[in-house]
Amino acid sequence: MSKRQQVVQRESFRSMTPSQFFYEYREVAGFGSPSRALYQTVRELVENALDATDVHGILPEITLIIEQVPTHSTYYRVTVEDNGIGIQPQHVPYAFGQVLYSSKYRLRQARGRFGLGAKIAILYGQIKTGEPVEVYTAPIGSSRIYFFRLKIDIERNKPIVLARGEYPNPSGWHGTRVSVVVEGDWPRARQRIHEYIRRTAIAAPYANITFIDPDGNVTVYRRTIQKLPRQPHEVKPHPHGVDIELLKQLIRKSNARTLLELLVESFQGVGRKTAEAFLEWAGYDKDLDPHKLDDKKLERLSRKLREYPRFRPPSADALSPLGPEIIEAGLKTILKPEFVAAVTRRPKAYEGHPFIVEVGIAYGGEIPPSNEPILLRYANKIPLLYDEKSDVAWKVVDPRNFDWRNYLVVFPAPVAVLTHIASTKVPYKGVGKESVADVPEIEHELRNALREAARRLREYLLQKKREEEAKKRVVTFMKYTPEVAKSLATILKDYNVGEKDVREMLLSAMKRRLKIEDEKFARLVKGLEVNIEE
Ligand SMILES: Nc1ncnc2c1ncn2[C@@H]1O[C@H](COP(=O)(O)OP(=O)(O)OP(=O)(O)O)[C@@H](O)[C@H]1O
Repeated sequence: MSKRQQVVQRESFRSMTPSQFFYEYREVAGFGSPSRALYQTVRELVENALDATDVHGILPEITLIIEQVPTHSTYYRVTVEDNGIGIQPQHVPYAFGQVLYSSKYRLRQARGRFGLGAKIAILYGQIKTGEPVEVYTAPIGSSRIYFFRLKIDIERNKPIVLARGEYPNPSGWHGTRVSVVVEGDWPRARQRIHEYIRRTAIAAPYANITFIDPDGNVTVYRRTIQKLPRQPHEVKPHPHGVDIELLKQLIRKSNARTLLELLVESFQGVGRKTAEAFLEWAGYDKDLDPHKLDDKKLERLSRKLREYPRFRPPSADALSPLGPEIIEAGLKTILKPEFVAAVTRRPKAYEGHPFIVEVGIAYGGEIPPSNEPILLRYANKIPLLYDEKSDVAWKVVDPRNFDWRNYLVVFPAPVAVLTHIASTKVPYKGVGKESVADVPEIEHELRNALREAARRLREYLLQKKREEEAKKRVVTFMKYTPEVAKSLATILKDYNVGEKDVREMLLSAMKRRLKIEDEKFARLVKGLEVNIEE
């Protein structure tokens, strides 16, 4: 053996903090290019602003300003202000300066989930432009407004507070104003960002949203409905969603001395009776001390919990669907269609996670005809713009999979479909939250919701067709009426019947025959040049 071969090959190892990881792989969070990064920054800040308002029962007032930094043509300051619940000052440095720090790691529907978004925008801004984030915030009822200027210590994943301040708050303002400077490409991101805000407004017609862009355009989406989606409430985990780690955490947190107590205390929808029935079914002693279970036993317990078929379905209390009224209002206001219908399905679950699917259809009016449906995808009220074709919602509405002709829609057609998946765990394909995986339960619900909404569209189109036919008949009738009336009046002149009388007789005969009441008749002849009174 040569001396060379004898040398032991040593790999060198090191660990990474979450901020180092996202510094190196920022594209997985949607920060791959300047145009995408600008779009993603807007998204993360606007979604936080909405989470701080509607989730807490506040009608949102959101202002987004994107300005070009005068000294650098590719640097943009993105500022988002909301009238939300604000942030307690002691949490601000971590909320904006420590990757994986969040108030949303709980079983309650929110747009945010990972504890990443704002931080990746700040981190991206800091490494590209060197600028820190600036935050002004006032929690509800606070007599002070708090100010922070900070950066992220990427190696240690810790905030570096550069400045902080406090100001009196005489007007009682509450909310947050966040401002970051990022490298961006406005000309390339322009269309997407405007579209993102427009779609946000569709799903939030209860919000006032003002957007001032770098070209100086001011776009205002005014609130058209005062109703907020129902507020989500935090719930305990469902037994079908457990694994060994979750069981360990629940046991660690609990003072329960028996398995029976643990189940009743830690899981949703499990009372004493259900817990006893489960323990008997799974062959456990109900007095077993859960703290004594080793990994092997926990593996069996978690499996049995997932398999037991008689637990109540997961609670939908944690969910906040939009509801048909809000969906219809949003579609009507922004798309200005001639017809809308929206469906909110009953709650269902996959792997112990509750979800609700909603579908809205808008047709005609100002919607331009296209060869396939215009798809507006939402997950937990977030508009999803990228990766449409790999999303489960596209799979469902795709004319190759859904027979639109059954519903009287023949492409090219002016039809838009809104899909919304509300869940405590949306199965996103990545942390950039752009597309949803095809979980069979979700796909099934989407298809049923689409069918239900499309049936309503079919009824409308049928009715419209009938009216068009009736209108054609009325037009033909009206065309010949004057001439016929004139001839008949000549024949009937000895009976003192004038032309106008004959016209009225003919008209009421036609209405009877075609079964058209006065109101409908007025609608049919509206805009026609014929006038029966002439
Ligand atoms: N405008 C705001 N108003 C109130 N709290 C906010 C606001 N912006 C951020 N926060 C707080 O900061 C935390 C971190 O925000 P961040 O965007 O980093 O992650 P997230 O929203 O929790 O999750 P995700 O990465 O999925 O967006 C939030 O959980 C929230 O508590």
